[in-house]
Amino acid sequence: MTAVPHRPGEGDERGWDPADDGSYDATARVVDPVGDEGERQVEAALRPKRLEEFPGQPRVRDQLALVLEAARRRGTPPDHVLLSGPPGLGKTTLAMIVAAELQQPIRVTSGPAIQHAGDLASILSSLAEGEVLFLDEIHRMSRSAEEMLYLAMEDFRVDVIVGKGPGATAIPLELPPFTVVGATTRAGLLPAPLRDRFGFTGHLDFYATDDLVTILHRSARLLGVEAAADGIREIALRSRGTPRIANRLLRRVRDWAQVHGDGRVDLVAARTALALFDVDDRGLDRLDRAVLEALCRRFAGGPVGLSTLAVAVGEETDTVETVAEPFLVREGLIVRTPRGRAATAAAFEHLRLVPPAGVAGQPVLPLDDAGDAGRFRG
Ligand SMILES: Nc1ncnc2c1ncn2[C@@H]1O[C@H](COP(=O)(O)OP(=O)(O)OP(=O)(O)O)[C@@H](O)[C@H]1O
Repeated sequence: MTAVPHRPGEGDERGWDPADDGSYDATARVVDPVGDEGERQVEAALRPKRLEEFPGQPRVRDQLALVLEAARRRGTPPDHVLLSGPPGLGKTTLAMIVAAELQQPIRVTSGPAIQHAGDLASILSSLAEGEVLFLDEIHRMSRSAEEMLYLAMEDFRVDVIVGKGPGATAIPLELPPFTVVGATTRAGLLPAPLRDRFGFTGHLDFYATDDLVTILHRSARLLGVEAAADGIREIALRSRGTPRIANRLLRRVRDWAQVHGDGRVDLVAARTALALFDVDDRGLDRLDRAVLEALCRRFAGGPVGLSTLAVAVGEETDTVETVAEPFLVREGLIVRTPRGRAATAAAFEHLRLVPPAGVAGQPVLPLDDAGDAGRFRG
């Protein structure tokens, strides 16, 4: 049996490139944790506005509540806040909440938008006292902007350079106290001096199913969709621990229920709609399953080198490594070994196959940070 799942021309909603070249369009996956432009508005409508309505992440939430309340009582801006964690877990939402709790306006920008120190200087010099500056993807700021930011965060001052060459002079400009909320998916890429300027760091983890259930019930209410508990739980189980994916799957199930059902999100609607979108009962999509199928069927569980595996599923090595592998490793379905990727007994079980002898004993290596990807590349 071939593990290559190409079915070109099936339309982008299924995660496949309609351009008919048979390649997998990772950005069009219904289980993509990274949001796209078109989702912004609906996402904004679904964001919790206050800390008390923010389900999940109990540690970060309680710690943040304390930091903000103490600042409120002192009447000073809180320490700068760094939020790290994978995409779609609520970093932007929490940044908005910080501003709302402090009853302060929020200025939103991102690392890639600040390529020159001058870009940052103009933002910083226009901040009002107490204002929150949200810097998304802060690890992608230019080095010169980073250096300006250290000083601004620590001393509330920027040095404006006037003139050029040997005659250039730095004129210090005092800033009113403000709060930076930085967000990053790659905390490890932040230079230590920048990381050290954040008095509070919160790391967001994948959500438990019960928290996703709470989030989904709230989203269904806001979308005006009637939802049964079994339908909501089914969606939560397939959402890969990520609220953004949960909300997206809910919208697809709602679509199905409106077109083919009675408009109600229940178990039948959830199962049928998510089967249509190729999201299985554990949240794996077609690419994920193709990788597992290849590993288990063609290579008897492996280990097999990443590039060989990629050829077997007809994908770029990078797509397999960055799109499919992190979730499969996190789920304990595949492991990285020094000799390549190997399927675990759980992978065989998921595909309803009998594992060959010895598979259950595969060493389970810890999930590497994305920055470590490729260490065991075959
Ligand atoms: N705890 C939560 N409760 C309810 N909804 C949530 C929660 N966390 C995230 N969401 C929802 O998930 C979507 C994505 O959240 P958000 O934009 O805050 O994620 P993010 O971590 O900033 O993602 P990225 O790293 O891609 O910017 C939003 O619609 C938001 O409403």
